[in-house]
Amino acid sequence: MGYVDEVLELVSKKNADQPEFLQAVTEVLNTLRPVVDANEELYRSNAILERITEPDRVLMFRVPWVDDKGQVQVNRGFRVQFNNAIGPYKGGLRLHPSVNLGIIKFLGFEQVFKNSLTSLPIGGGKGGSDFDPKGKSDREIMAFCQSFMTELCKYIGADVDVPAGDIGTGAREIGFMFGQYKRIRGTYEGVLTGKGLSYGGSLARTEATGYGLLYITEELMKCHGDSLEGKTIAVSGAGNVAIYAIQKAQQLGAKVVTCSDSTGWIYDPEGIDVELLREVKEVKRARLTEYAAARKSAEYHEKKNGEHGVWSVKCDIALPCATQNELDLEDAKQLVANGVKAVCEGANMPTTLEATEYFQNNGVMFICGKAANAGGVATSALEMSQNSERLSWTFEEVDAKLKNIMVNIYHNIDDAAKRYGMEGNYVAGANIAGFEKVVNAMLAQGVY
Ligand SMILES: NC(=O)c1ccc[n+]([C@@H]2O[C@H](COP(=O)([O-])OP(=O)(O)OC[C@H]3O[C@@H](n4cnc5c(N)ncnc54)[C@H](OP(=O)(O)O)[C@@H]3O)[C@@H](O)[C@H]2O)c1
Ligand SMILES: N[C@@H](CCC(=O)O)C(=O)O
Repeated sequence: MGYVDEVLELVSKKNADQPEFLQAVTEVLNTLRPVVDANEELYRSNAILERITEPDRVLMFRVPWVDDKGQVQVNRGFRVQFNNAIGPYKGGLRLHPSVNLGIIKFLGFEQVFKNSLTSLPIGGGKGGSDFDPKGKSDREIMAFCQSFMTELCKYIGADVDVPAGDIGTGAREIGFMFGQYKRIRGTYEGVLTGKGLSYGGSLARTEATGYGLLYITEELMKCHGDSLEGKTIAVSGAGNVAIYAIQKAQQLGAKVVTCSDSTGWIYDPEGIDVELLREVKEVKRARLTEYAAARKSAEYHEKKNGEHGVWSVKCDIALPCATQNELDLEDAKQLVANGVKAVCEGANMPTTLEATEYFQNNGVMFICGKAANAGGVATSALEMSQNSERLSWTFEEVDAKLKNIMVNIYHNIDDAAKRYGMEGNYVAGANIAGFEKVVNAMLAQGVY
C-alpha cells in the first residue's frame, strides 16, 4: 500500500464519525498523489501527511447564555487550530445548528490550503457553535456571543489566532465578540476580522468573497478565450457570499437568474434585483418569499428533497454559494445536460466528490472553493495588515489588491496542475499549490 493510502486508512479509522472531514481529506490526499510519489521518502520520514491531517489542537467548550424568557440555554463551542506553519491561525466562526466537530475540522483543514493559496502569511483554523441565530433577538445574540468569547478569548490574539465570519456570523456577531474580547483582555487589537468600519474593519471585506469569486471566474473565462459578458449564471445561497457574487457578476455583464435559502429558491428570468435581495436578507433578515412578493418577474419555489432546485435552471455558469454538499451527482448531471460550461465554488465544499468528478469528466471547468472563495480570507489578511499599521486603505486599494490576488491564484493553480501533467484540473492544482508552501514551512521548522 502506498503512503497516501496508508494515511487515508489511518485518518478514516481515527475519524470514522466525521464524514465531512473524511471527504475533505480524501479529496486533498488523492490529488496530492503525484507530489507525494515524487517526495515519498522525505514526506514519509517526516510523517508529513499524518501531521497535516491532524489539527494542532481542538478546543471544545460549553457556552451558557440566558434567553429572553430568563431561561439558561447551553450550546457547544468549538475552535480547531489546524496548522500555523505559515502564520497565525485564521478562519471563520460558523453559527448553525448543524455544526459539530467533524464539520469544523473539515472547514479548518480546507482553510490551511486556502490560506496558503492567498500568498499571505496566515495559517488555518475554524470555529463555531451549534447555536442557531435564526429568530433570536439582538439581546439573545449578544448574550450568546459574549459567553462564547468569554471562553474563546483565552486562546486567540492578533498574532495567535484571528477568527472571522462564516455562516450565521456577520458584522453584528463580530461586533459583540470584539467588544467582549476587549472587555476581558483589555487590549485593542486586530483579534477578529470582518469588524465594523468604525473600529478597525476593512473596506471591501463585506464584498470580498463574492467579488473574489467573480474575479477568478472572469480570469478562467478570459484564459479560455471567453468572458462573462452575456452569460447566464445560477447562484445558490442568499447570504454574504451569494449577494456580492450576484452584484459583481451583474457589474461584469452577466445575468444571475437564481438564488436560494434553506427553505426555498428564486428563479428570476429578468435577473436578480440585488438591492431588493440585500434589503430582504441583510436588513430585514427575512425569507425569500418576501423577495418574490416584491418582484413581479420572480418565481418562488419551496425546497423539496430530490429536486434540483436552482441547479435545474439552464445556465452557462453555476456558482454554489450556500453550504457543503449542496450540489450532488444528480444535480451535476442536470447542469451538464443543460450545457453548463464552468462551476466555481463560493461556498466551502458545496460539491460532492462524485459531482466534482462528473464535471471534470464531462469537460466542465471546475474551480474548488479553496481557490475560488479565497478572496474573503485574503481580504481578512489585508484587514490584519491595516490593523497592524494603524491605517485604513480605500475601497479601491483593497479591491485592486483582492483582484490581483484572485488572478494570481488562478495562474498558480493552473501552473501547479500543468507541472504535474494534470492541465485543467484546478482541484489538483489548488491542493498541490496550497500544500507545497505549507509543507516547505513545516519541514523548515522541525518536528512539532
Ligand atoms: N463569508 C465569507 O467570507 C466566506 C468566505 C469563504 C467561504 N464562505 C463559505 O460560503 C458559504 C456561505 O457563507 P456566507 O458567509 O454567505 O453565510 P450566510 O451569510 O450565513 O449565508 C448562508 C446562505 O446559505 C443558505 N443556506 C445555509 N444552509 C443551507 C442549506 N442547507 N440549503 C440551502 N441553503 C442554505 C442560507 O439560508 P438561510 O438564511 O435559510 O439559512 C443563506 O442564504 C459557506 O460555505 C461558508 O463557509 C464564506
Ligand atoms: N469563513 C471564511 C472567511 C474566513 C476569514 O475571513 O478568516 C472562509 O471560509 O474562508
